[in-house]
Amino acid sequence: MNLVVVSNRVSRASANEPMTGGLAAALLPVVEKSGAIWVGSSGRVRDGAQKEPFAEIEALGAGALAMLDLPAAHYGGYYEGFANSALWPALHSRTDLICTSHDDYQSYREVNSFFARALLRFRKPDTAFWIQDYHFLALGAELRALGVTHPLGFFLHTPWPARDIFGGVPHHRELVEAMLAYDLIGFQTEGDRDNFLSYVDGDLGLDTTGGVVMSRYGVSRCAVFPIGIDPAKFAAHAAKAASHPDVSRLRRSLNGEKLAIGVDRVDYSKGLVNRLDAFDRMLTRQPQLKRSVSLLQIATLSRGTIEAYGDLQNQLAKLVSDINGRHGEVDWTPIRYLNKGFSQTVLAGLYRTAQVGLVTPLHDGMNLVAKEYVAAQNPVDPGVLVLSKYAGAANELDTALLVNPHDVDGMARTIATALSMPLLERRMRWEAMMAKLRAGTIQDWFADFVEALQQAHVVNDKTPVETLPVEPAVLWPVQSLGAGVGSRFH
Ligand SMILES: O=P(O)(O)OC[C@H]1O[C@H](O[C@H]2O[C@H](CO)[C@@H](O)[C@H](O)[C@H]2O)[C@H](O)[C@@H](O)[C@@H]1O
Ligand SMILES: O=c1ccn([C@@H]2O[C@H](COP(=O)(O)OP(=O)(O)O)[C@@H](O)[C@H]2O)c(=O)[nH]1
Repeated sequence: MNLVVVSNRVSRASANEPMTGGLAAALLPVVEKSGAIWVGSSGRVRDGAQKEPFAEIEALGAGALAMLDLPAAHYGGYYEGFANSALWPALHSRTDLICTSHDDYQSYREVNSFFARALLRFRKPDTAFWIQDYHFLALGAELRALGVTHPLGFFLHTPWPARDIFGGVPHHRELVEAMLAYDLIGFQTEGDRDNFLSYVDGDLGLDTTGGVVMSRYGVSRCAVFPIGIDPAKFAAHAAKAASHPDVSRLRRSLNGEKLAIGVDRVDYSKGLVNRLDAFDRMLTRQPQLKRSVSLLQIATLSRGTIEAYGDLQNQLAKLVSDINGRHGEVDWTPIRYLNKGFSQTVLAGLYRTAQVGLVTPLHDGMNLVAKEYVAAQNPVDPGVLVLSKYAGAANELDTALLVNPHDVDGMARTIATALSMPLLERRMRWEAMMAKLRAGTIQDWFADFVEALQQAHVVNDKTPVETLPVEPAVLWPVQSLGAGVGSRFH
């Protein structure tokens, strides 16, 4: 099979450069190895009609990386507008932050259609297209409209919200109808899949028994594929990184003091304000902890041209300065707040230096930082993960200290508990989490999805729409299919 993977953001970063976001970070090593063609945005725009849509096509491992310059007239409306000011807030249950226009929607559809036309050049008889994320909900339908009958898979990296929340997105119905052009629709968690099916059932009136939906496009299967990491790679990076100047300087600067670490894009979904408030509250309620613990918050700037993101950057800078001003001493600063990125090799060393990992999003599709923090720990003296119950990762990492990110007092108490947790309990919790990470790696995620996509399309091919029986679960017993594909597949 010839696999074409499509995502808005692509990466060719080496292990020595920072990654922008979990999608590109996760895909790079597996796409590189698979020999797939990875198609995405170059991050640049072009005016007017393009004769040659790809700015660059270059080798990537055993395959290729193809980057498109997007139409200048539509890029802003597509990326900053509809994708990140309508879909992103709604998918993270923040419909109050939706700020979009009909023009944005038109641009979103134009860019989906532009990608579809560009993808035709990669179509071979045995090609399968695997489309990533909310930027391309309608790309499958655009490909079908161009006559593409190949397997089409889609994976959503973000949460899918409750039915009435998605109903707050302008053109929500058209978008979900378009999604049914995909043979396979993958989600991070069962909750996300169930929310999607509840929309399809309630708003579109389609049968969703067994996670299978029949529409004018044929059959779409909805399933769960929690994205993973390569835990062995992070463990190896962490063991080696101690000698890296950034890591050794951090260690020296701590003078025996404990460290809590947070690593996030500056995004309202990440719960950074509540996290800083919780750290502040802990120092206020338990002043004896001053000088015995500090917080390193790596906060990489993201989507800064969008007002909600710019406002958050300002709010966070002010909050950090306020907390440091109140609790700091001439020779002690409670929060080190850095708006810059680090390579994953250095990050692994920073994770390992910290006795507590703080991952407290209000909503998050998965959150790979949570998994990376665990994988980077020293097995004989592991740190403690404090994890929001609203991160997709909490489904697997259920022996972390789970918190409600809206309960600032509760988080303050939990951070203090993490700091004083006995070694035996830390080891037991960590070993249970490592077992989960080893059982669902990024390589497994990739292989499971591709295998399921092939199976889903076989069923679609063999089953013309008019001959489908009324009960799709009879046609397609999901449990037995799942058993054949692997235990992570549900
Ligand atoms: O490309 P950007 O606009 O700079 O944003 C970065 C990425 O953010 C989101 O990442 C998601 O994917 C991760 C991996 O599955 C997951 O762990 C995390 O919870 C998600 O937020 C977004 O979905 C990507 O498309 C962006 O590239
Ligand atoms: O300085 C940094 C900060 C983050 N990351 C990577 O960015 C990804 C963030 O993914 P996550 O799923 O946690 O969140 P997202 O940003 O995708 O919402 C992780 O793989 C991190 O290792 C990085 O390489 N350097």
